Amino acid sequence: MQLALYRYSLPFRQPLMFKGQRLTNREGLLVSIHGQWGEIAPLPGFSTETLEEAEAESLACLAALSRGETVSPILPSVQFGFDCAQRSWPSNLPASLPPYPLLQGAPAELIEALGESDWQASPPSRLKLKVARYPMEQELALIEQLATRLPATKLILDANGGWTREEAQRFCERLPLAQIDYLEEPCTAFADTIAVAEATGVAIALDETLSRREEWHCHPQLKALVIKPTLIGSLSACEALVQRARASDLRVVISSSFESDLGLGLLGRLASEWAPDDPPGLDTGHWLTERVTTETGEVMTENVHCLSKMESSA
Ligand SMILES: O=C(O)CCC(=O)C1=CC=C[C@@H](O)[C@@H]1C(=O)O
Ligand SMILES: [Mg+2]
Repeated sequence: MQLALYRYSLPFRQPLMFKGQRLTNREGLLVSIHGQWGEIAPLPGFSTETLEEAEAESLACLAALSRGETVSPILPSVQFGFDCAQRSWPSNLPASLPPYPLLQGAPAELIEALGESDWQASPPSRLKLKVARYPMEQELALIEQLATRLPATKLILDANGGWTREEAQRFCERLPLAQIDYLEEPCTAFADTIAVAEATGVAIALDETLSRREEWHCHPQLKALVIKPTLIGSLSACEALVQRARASDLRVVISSSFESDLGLGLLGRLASEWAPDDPPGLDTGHWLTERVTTETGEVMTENVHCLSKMESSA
């Protein structure tokens, strides 16, 4: 039985910013355990581990598996990859719902693109927009355009903790609240996020709070948990969050960390299992110009670089 680790580097369609870091390529690892795949791709700016650290731990884990040992990786991205590659996946999962579209870019360019899109003819039920990146007036003008031109579409906003409590409050006071599905992480501290929700009436979702494993509690304006398995790590930790969400009547949105098409496929399967009724946050693949798998799901070994191949005695 074979164990293998591959590395990929896929160009972004245009450079993307991740918490102040400009990336031109998405780099990550693919692990294969007895023919089953997992993806290990720490996201700069969001993951606490580097790709080099993830690679070193992955190689050590594969060596342990080849000796017939069981492994318990520590780094979240490695936990996710090894868990996926060793999981007993349900065989009859339905396809996940199509992801809601993710808008990213300068407000003026997005307003222009909106005029050219066919969304007015067939509006998406939800649409996500990054905020707290450009001047507030420009972002509010874009939201007003979206709300007016797509009245049947609910908007998901994501501030990535980029505002102070006061800034978030000023922004949220001017939102067309009836059209806002929820706002992800307006402030870094959970207490500030809840204070903004209470002062303005905006509905909230948690994302980074979950991957940083910070304390949080339920609140009437907390609507959803955005679960990013690559950042949270083990599938059992993700499942515990899904259970907590179900018990508290919160929606679950399975979201990507800009993985390759292989990782997005795995996340789609988890989304159909854990959140069958909520469109997932997996509309990130179109930012990549290349794939690691064929349309039928085979890994294209010419698009990845083999780091290690081992035989397992088990
Ligand atoms: O959640 C989604 O709809 C797509 C993924 C996404 O928005 C993100 C992925 C990774 C980092 C950020 O850029 C962003 C987020 O914070 O949610
Ligand atoms: Mg987010």
